[in-house]
Amino acid sequence: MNVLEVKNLSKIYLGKINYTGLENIDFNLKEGEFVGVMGPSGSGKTTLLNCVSTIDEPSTGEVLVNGKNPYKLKEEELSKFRRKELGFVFQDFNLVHTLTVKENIILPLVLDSIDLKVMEERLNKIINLLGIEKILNKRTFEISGGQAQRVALARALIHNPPLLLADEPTGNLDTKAAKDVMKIFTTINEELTTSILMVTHNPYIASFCSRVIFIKDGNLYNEIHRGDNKTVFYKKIIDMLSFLGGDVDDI
Ligand SMILES: Nc1ncnc2c1ncn2[C@@H]1O[C@H](COP(=O)(O)OP(=O)(O)OP(=O)(O)O)[C@@H](O)[C@H]1O
Repeated sequence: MNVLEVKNLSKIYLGKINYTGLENIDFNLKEGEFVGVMGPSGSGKTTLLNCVSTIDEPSTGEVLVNGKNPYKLKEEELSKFRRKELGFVFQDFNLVHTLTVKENIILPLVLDSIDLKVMEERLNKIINLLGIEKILNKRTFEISGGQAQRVALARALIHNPPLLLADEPTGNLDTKAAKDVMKIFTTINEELTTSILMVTHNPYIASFCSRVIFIKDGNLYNEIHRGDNKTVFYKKIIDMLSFLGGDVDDI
């Protein structure tokens, strides 16, 4: 079953001169898949994620999450849809600094007036899975970047959404913390069967995915499947990025 269907999606930014950010993008994400989105800087990766995450409306085409088109929902239904169907994590964690770690994680449940007992059950499940039991009462400035991203993940997953969207989730982390966070992504993908769509510049990070799609100049260019060998997959990703071009820094 497809958790996400992107059909013939285009995004045109209107201005003095209109700019086509994405053109006729078509792809599906099956339940349980972990898909990376890569491409040179300015190719349209964040635009695609924004269209899927309902941050930015497509100019034409459709986005279906579990068969539902969020852009056809009314304001109130859309807020509920975002909370129930989608989880988001970003490069800069987006935690609320006046709240503790625990308060940050349960925030989406508080907004939905969920029963306290259910809240505790869900909290315990997710903190155990992510290994953040010991930092629950800390403030956000008292934890490391890797821990902050785990907290952001816990908050994104507390509703158990079928689809997690991640924009450069390891962009602000050192190599060790980035690797640990990617192992957690793999655990989430396997144990909660959460499907994941993740934008990254980093071929090593992308090698944790089951499939990587490549965008060039707003068009879907190619895709590579991981198969059994992660090292071969990693090399194929690097080859594809070299072929697509862009600055060395992008790769
Ligand atoms: N709000 C906007 N108005 C006009 N043009 C935009 C807007 N947002 C993005 N663009 C343009 O659309 C193109 C794609 O941008 P996008 O941010 O999706 O690229 P990206 O692949 O995520 O880049 P990067 O890897 O550098 O983050 C870029 O040329 C960008 O300048």
